[in-house]
Amino acid sequence: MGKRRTGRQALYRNAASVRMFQKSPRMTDSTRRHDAAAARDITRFAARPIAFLLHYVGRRPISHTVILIAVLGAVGFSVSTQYGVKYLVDTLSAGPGQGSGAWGAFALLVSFVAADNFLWRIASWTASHAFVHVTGDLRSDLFRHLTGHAPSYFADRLPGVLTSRITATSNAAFQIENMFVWNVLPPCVATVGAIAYLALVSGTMALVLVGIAAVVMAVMFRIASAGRPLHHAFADKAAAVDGEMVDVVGNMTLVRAFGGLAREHLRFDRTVNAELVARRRSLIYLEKLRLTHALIVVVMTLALLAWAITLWQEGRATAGDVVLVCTLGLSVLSATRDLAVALVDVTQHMARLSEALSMLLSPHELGEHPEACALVPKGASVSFERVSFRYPSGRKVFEGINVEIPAGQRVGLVGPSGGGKSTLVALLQRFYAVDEGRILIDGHDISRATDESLRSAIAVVPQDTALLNRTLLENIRYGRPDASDAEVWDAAIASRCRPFIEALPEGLETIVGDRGVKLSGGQRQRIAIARAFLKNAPLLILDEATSALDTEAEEMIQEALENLMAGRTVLTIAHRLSTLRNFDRILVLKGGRIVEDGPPDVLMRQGGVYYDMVERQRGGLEQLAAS
Ligand SMILES: Nc1ncnc2c1ncn2[C@@H]1O[C@H](COP(=O)(O)OP(=O)(O)OP(=O)(O)O)[C@@H](O)[C@H]1O
Repeated sequence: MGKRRTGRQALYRNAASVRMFQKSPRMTDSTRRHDAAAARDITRFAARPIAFLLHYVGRRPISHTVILIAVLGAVGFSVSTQYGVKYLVDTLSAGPGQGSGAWGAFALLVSFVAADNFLWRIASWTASHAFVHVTGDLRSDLFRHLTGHAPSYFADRLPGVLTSRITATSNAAFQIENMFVWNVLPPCVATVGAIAYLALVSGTMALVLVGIAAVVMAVMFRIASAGRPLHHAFADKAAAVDGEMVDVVGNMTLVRAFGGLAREHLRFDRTVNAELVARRRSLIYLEKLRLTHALIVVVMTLALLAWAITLWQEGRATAGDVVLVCTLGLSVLSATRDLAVALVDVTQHMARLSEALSMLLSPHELGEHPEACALVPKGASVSFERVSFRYPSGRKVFEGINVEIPAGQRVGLVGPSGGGKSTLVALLQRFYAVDEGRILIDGHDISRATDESLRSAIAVVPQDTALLNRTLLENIRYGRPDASDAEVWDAAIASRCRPFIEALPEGLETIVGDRGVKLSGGQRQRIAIARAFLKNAPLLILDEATSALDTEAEEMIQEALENLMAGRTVLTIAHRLSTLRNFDRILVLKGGRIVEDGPPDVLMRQGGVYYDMVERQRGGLEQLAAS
C-alpha cells in the first residue's frame, strides 16, 4: 500500500512544507500585505512583457532618467562631432591665412569629443547600478509569486523548468535594457541628428535619406519579426534541456537502480540536439538579415557619395559638405543595420521573456477569500460537511463526505491505496478548494480563514521528510523562526534527536545535505517531529513513513510521536496498523467513502475491512519472522 515519491513529487513536498511552516512571527503585517499585493500585481503582466519591464524600470526613476539624458546628450555630441569635422575641413579649405579660425574649429571639435565621452561614462556607470537592481527586484517578486502557488502547480511542472524561467527572465530583462540603451536608442537619435545636419547641406538629400532609412528599417524589422517563432522555439528547447537535467540529477538513485544511465544519456543527447537545431535556425536567420542589410547599405552609400560629388562639381557644395554627406550617410545607414540587428536581438530576448512570464505569472490557484479572517483555534475540532471534490484533472474523489472529529481526538486514516486518505488531509490544509460543502476547524470555515492563521493551526509531519539543505538548527527552527536555541534543544530532546545530534561533530550546526541525505530515514523523521513540536499547533497531521525502520529507530520515533501527540487533535495516515492501537478512532476510507468508523477494538470485533487489513499485516509479519 506504500508509495514512493518521484523527484517532482519531492519538490512539491518541499514546496508544500515551506508553505506549511511559512508563518514568521517577525514578519510585519505591512510586509505581508506588500508581498501579497506585489504578487497579485505582477500577474497583470503575464501577456505584457514590455509593461512588465517598464514596471521595474519605473521603480528606479531617477537613475533611469539620468541614463536617458546622458545617452541623448552623448549621441547629440557624437553627431555634432561630424559637423565639427566638416567645419574644420571648410576652414582649412579657406587657406592658411585663416589660422585662428582653424584653431577655433579644432577647439569646437575637441569639446564635442570630450562631452560625448564624458556623457557615455556617466550613462554606463549609472546603468551598472540601475540595470543590476532591476534584475534583483524582478527576481524577488517572481520568486515570491512562484512560491505562492498551490502544491498542485508544482506537481505538474519540472522544478528545473521553473527555476530556469526565473533566471531566463532576469537575463532577458538585463539584455533588453542594455540593448535598448546602447544599441537601439543611440542609432535612433543619431539618425534624427544626422538628418538634421544633412538638411544644412541639401534639403532634398536629407529628405531622400529619411525615406531610405525608413524603408530600410521597415524591411529589416519585418524580416526580423517574421523570425520570432524560430527564436521562441529556441527558448522553449533551451528550457527543456535545463528541466531534463534537473529531473535526472534529482532522481539519480532511481536512474542507477534501474540501470537507466545509458537510456538517460541518449534521451539527453536527443533533447540537446533538438535545442542545437533550434538555435542554429535562429542564428542563421539573423545572418540572412545582416547580409540583406549589408547589400542595401553598400549600394545606398555609394549612390549618396556620387550625388554629393556631383553637387561639388557643380559648385553647389563645399569639400566639407562632401565629407559631411559621406560621414553622416555612412553613419545613418550603418545605424539602421545596428538598429535592425539590435531589434532582432531584443525580439529574441523579448520572446524568451514573454514565454517565461506566461509560465511564471499564471494566477495563484487559491487566493485568500476577500472576507477571510484569522482562524483562532480552541482545541482544533474538525468537521467535513457534505464535502465533494474532484482533482483539476477531472478525477472525482469525494461525493458528499461527512466527518466530525472532536478536539483532542486521535484519528487513524486507513484503507486501500487510492482510497482518498492523502486527498482528505490535503483538503484540510486547503491545498485544493472543495467543490461542494465545507471544512471547519473549531467551527471556522477554512475557505474563509487567512492563509497564515490556517498554517499556524496545523503542524505536519510528512511521509517523505522534507529538509532544506541548511543546518539542523535551521531545519528544526523552521517550525517557529523566533524560537530560542534553548527551545530548539527542548524540541530536539522531546523528539529523541539528542543522541544522534550529540554524536555529530558539529551538532546542531551540521548541514543536512540536499533533502537531508546526510541523515538516516529515522533521523530525518525525528527532525520533522522536532520541527512540529516547536510549531506547537493544536492540530497535527501525520503521514506515516512507509519504509520499514529497525526496531530501535521505530521505538524512538513512536516515543517522539507519543510526546508530540499529547493534548492535540491528531489525524494520522497510517500504513503500519500496529501504531494505531492506542488511537481513539479509526476511519477506513475506500473509494472515497468512509466504510468503517470506530475505535480500533470495536472495528476488530466487527471483522470488516480494518480487521482484514490488520490480519493481513500480522500474517505478513509472522511470515517475515519465520523466514
Ligand atoms: N494530483 C492528483 N491529480 C489527480 N488525481 C489524483 C491526484 N492525487 C491523487 N489522485 C487520485 O485520487 C485518488 C485518491 O488518492 P489519494 O492519494 O488520496 O489516496 P490514498 O488513500 O492516500 O492512497 P495511498 O495509500 O496510496 O497514499 C486516487 O485515485 C488518485 O489516483
